[in-house]
Formats: sequence, structure tokens, C-alpha cells
Amino acid sequence: MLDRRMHFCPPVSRDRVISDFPKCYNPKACLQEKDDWNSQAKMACKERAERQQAWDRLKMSKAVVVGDLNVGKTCLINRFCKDVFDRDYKATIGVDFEIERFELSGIPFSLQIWDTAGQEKFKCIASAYYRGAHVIITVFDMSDIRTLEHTRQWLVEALRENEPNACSVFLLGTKSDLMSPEMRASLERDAVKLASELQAEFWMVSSKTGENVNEFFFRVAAIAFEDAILRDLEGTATQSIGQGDIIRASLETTPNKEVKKTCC
Ligand SMILES: Nc1nc2c(ncn2[C@@H]2O[C@H](COP(=O)(O)OP(=O)(O)OP(=O)(O)O)[C@@H](O)[C@H]2O)c(=O)[nH]1
Repeated sequence: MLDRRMHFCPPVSRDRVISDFPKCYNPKACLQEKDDWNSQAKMACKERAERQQAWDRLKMSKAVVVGDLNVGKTCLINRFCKDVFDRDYKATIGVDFEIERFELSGIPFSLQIWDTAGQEKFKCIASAYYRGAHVIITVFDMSDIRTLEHTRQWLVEALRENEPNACSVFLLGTKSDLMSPEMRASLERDAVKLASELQAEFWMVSSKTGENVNEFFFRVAAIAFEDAILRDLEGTATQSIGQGDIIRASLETTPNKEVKKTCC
């Protein structure tokens, strides 16, 4: 019997369909150096698609974007989600979020992208929303080296709110349009070194020109989706031996549906 939930999902926009596993930016600082989906996840998706069977829950992951004020977090999200760029700085007050829908390996998948305030005075509000993250994106401004040094502290604070090993971490340099090729190369060396210390994947983008922005978020979505499928399979396997509730509860971080879009 067809699962009724499958009929209630509107189709995903064609430019959000990801067929091949997206490539990393720099193989020296990447989370997964591979060309294809994890074989177990791929097989599970294929089987479900053939049987026209939905997953137990709509696949949804949470990505939290953190970093100093003015590094370009809001512009990054606005470029990807709305294809706009604003030259004027407007501080994020507390948090804000967008939801982007994708289709990966034939399965619908949603990514919540949380924009958090970089200003110190809003940090206590924003940090309450770090919880339940599957992806942490620590952002720095490539034209301000101090912001790269601060990413370590941002990451520590975001990880503190989450289960150990529950999050995939990205280190993202913004404003690449402001850099000369020489400056870019030198900064990339420093960032790659830090990324490997942080066990993060490094990317550099420009929200102004749009360089690498889609590629970056496709990569984030693919890694988050694959992790979600593997968590689901692991949960199912564990349930079948009778400990499902314990393991599943610790693996799952269901997004809080009560949360308002903008909070301060
Ligand atoms: N040249 C250039 N400027 C950028 C880029 N991204 C952001 N900016 C500028 O940087 C400033 C800060 O951008 P925001 O996205 O508001 O910064 P934020 O990190 O969200 O700041 P908070 O909300 O305070 O945490 C704005 O004036 C943007 O126009 C970029 O890729 N290139």
C-alpha cells in the first residue's frame, strides 16, 4: 500500500535536486573524500523508492551558522535562500531561520538553516538555539584575520550544547571577492590548518558574487542527509534488538516546532 504522506509533499524545486554526491572544496580539509553516496544509505534510499515507501519521519536536519558580528552570516543565507545580496549591515537580533527543501537520491529532505547573532549582547539568546544541531557552520571574514582566530571559540560554544560527535562541522571563509589571489592562497593555507585541527571541512565563498554559495550548501545538505539516513538505519537496527528507544533518543534531535522565526 502506498504511504499517504508521500502525496502531500509538493515537488522540490528543480534547482534543489541533488543527484550526485557534491564534491568538497579542498581535499586537504574535507569531511568525506568520496565521489558517491555511502553504499548502505544509497541502497536504503533505492529500496524505499522502489517500494514507494516514505521514511518514518520527514527527513529534516538543523544547521546552525555561528561567527563574529559582520562576518556575513545573514548575507550568506540570503544569497542561498533568496538569491539577494544586501550591502548594508543590519545586525541579527537573537536568531532567525530559513528552511530549504532538497531532493537527494530521490528522497525529499529539508534543511533548517539557523542564522545567529554575532554581537556579544545577543549571544545568550542565540546560544539557546545551538541545541539539536546536526551541522555547525563557523564563519569568518577572509578580509579580517581576527575573525578566523575566533572561530575556535564559536565552535566550542556550539558543540557544548550538543551530543559528542553529533555534528558535522564546516569552517567557512566569506567575502572572497575582497581578496587578491595571493591573499586568498595565503589565507587558505591558514584556514586549512585550522580546519584539520577542528575536524572541520573548509570552504570559501562570496555572497556578493555568489561564488561557491550553492556548491557549499549542496555539500552541507548532502552530508546532513546521509548522516540522517544512517542515523535512521542505525536506530531501526537497534530497535530490532530491543534497545531502540534509548539509542534513538540519544541520536535524534527533533527540531522544536514551537520556536518563533525571529526571537529576541
Ligand atoms: N564584499 C562583500 N561583503 C559582504 C559579503 N558578505 C557580507 N558582506 C557585507 O558584510 C556586512 C555584514 O554582513 P552580515 O551578513 O549582516 O553579517 P552577520 O555575520 O550576519 O552579522 P551579525 O548579524 O551582526 O552577526 C554587510 O555590510 C554585508 O554587505 C561578501 O561576500 N562580500
